[in-house]
Amino acid sequence: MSEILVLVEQVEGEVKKVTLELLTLARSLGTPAAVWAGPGLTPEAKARLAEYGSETIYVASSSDIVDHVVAPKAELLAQLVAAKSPAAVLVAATAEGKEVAGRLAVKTDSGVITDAVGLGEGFVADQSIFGGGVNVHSRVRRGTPIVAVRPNSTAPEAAPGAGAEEEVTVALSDAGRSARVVERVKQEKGARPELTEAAIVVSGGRGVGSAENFSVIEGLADALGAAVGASRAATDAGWYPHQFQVGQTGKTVSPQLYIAAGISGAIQHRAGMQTAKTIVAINKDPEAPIFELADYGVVGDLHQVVPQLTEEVTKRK
Ligand SMILES: Cc1cc2nc3c(=O)[nH]c(=O)nc-3n(C[C@H](O)[C@H](O)[C@H](O)COP(=O)(O)OP(=O)(O)OC[C@H]3O[C@@H](n4cnc5c(N)ncnc54)[C@H](O)[C@@H]3O)c2cc1C
Repeated sequence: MSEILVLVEQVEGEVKKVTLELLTLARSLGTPAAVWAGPGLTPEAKARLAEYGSETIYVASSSDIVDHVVAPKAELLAQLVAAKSPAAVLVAATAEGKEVAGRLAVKTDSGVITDAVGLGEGFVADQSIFGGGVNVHSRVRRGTPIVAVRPNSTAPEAAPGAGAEEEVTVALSDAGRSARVVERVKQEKGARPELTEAAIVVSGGRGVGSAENFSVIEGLADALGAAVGASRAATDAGWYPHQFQVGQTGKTVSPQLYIAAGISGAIQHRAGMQTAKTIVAINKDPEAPIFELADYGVVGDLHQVVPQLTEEVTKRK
């Protein structure tokens, strides 16, 4: 079966969950080959990539790769596409992943699909567009299919591969060196998972009522090991930081479970969450549009419903 290249997302040598998802997806369509572009491949990362089916791990760790942003990854992948003729290239639909995908498409004269939420036979990708109002199935018809897949689109499943390491030397162009990393500052990380990657997201909206009341949302999120999100009404009111806004002008999330508490379900909010696998809405208005989208709904005051839910979840753990 043809090789499918998967660009690895990693933080300080730790492989991110989205990469394991992409490897699982690649395995269903061909032979997964991981592409590691960063400081030396750690034994733990190598083991993890092999555990999830990487037959080959292409490793590019030169300072050219490590010290320059985005462009070298696209050049590395373009070089591998020319040398290995893979059946497809998969990247995570993160801000960086999508930029790499776009640059790679230009370099290889190929088609690119971004924000896919599924990928099937013949590399037909599923996308949810126009604020989630339309589902599209699309296929690249030119060059090597390049697909940026959203985190949480597939459940990662281990199935060991050979994990054979192969060093790759990249002949980086001058343009590829034009933006250099001058400093790396470690982001303060809370105990909660990153919003766009979390398997469960609990979001609060205007119905939460105040910044202090967001502790109710955080309590449920912590009981479930979830990330916290917020509607724009809540972030604009200053109740929760803007970086946690979900929606058209915020983050796009595609978790296994999305719990919307005190959120009406405006189209701009839906745009950021409606590809979630299961949606639960808690709203005191039975006519709230969010119920049209929800798999499960509770009509009630979130200040009563959410603490009870948190208590029940905690009890059962
Ligand atoms: C260009 C543009 C971009 C936008 N981008 C975004 C975006 O990225 N993300 C986003 O979210 N919005 C975005 N919006 C705003 C969007 O249109 C809505 O105004 C916003 O999503 C409303 O947030 P909300 O549901 O929290 O508030 P509301 O619409 O006011 O809904 C509050 C809900 O809470 C319920 N409620 C009230 N009290 C309780 C209670 N005690 N218990 C249970 N339920 C209760 C109410 O019944 C109501 O349904 C954008 C708008 C525009 C024009």
